[in-house]
Amino acid sequence: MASFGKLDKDLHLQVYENVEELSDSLAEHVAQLSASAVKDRGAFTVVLSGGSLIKTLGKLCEPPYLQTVDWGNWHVFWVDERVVKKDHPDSNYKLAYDGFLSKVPIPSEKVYAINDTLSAQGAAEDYEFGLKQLVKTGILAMADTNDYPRFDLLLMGMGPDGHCASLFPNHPLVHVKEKWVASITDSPKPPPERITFTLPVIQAAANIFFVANGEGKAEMVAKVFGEELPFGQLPSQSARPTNGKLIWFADKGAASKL
Ligand SMILES: O=C(O)[C@H](O)[C@@H](O)[C@H](O)[C@H](O)COP(=O)(O)O
Repeated sequence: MASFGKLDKDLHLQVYENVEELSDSLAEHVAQLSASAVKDRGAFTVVLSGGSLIKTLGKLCEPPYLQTVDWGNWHVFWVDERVVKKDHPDSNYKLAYDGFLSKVPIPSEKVYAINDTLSAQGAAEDYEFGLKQLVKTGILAMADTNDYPRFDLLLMGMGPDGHCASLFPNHPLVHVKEKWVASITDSPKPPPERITFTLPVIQAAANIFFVANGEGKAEMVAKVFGEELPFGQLPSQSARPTNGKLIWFADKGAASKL
């Protein structure tokens, strides 16, 4: 697994006065990546998380982005999903639909939710199969140097324990390399059954934007930018592109222990 050394704050961290300013900047960065991906490849493959991230995407649903972003070429995925029905309150799809996707004109066939009739393992295998079909049709790119897909953008949140996606500190899932999408049935954060991208898929991304808001995240943000820990011990630190760009968007509270 690639070792990167200590994360450089000057290169990878942007601190904002408040969530409002953070959301403005996030929207602008996402819109710019969308424009360049659509120009280069005719598609923008963007991956969402659950949690508080969705709220911070709100500015994209407003002018000017509502009109200027080429929503018709977006392809939307989930870095992790809870294995529940799509209309269940725990569903990351539902969270994203209610807070973001229902407000922008992305064609519904380009929104790739999990199959909510399957078991965790079945849903993970099915999602990976679906990704492989999108590679065949040229919508999803592959990394140049390995056999993992290369998404244009991963939008990630971090839990107060340092987890990201459904990759929890020191859980055996952090070492899975042979799959793109894995299942977990003992998630420490409820609900227990989930599917998640594996770390090598996350590391193959062209861009990762992490969003951290509030003092509750401060200790972990400081750890992420502190000493380099063994791979998988702090998934939010290990989750960085091997050949891509990483930006942490933090408000003052989340950056207060740096
Ligand atoms: O399904 C999930 O649980 C999420 O995808 C999860 O990985 C989330 O991104 C983090 O837990 C951060 O969530 P908060 O930003 O709400 O703390």
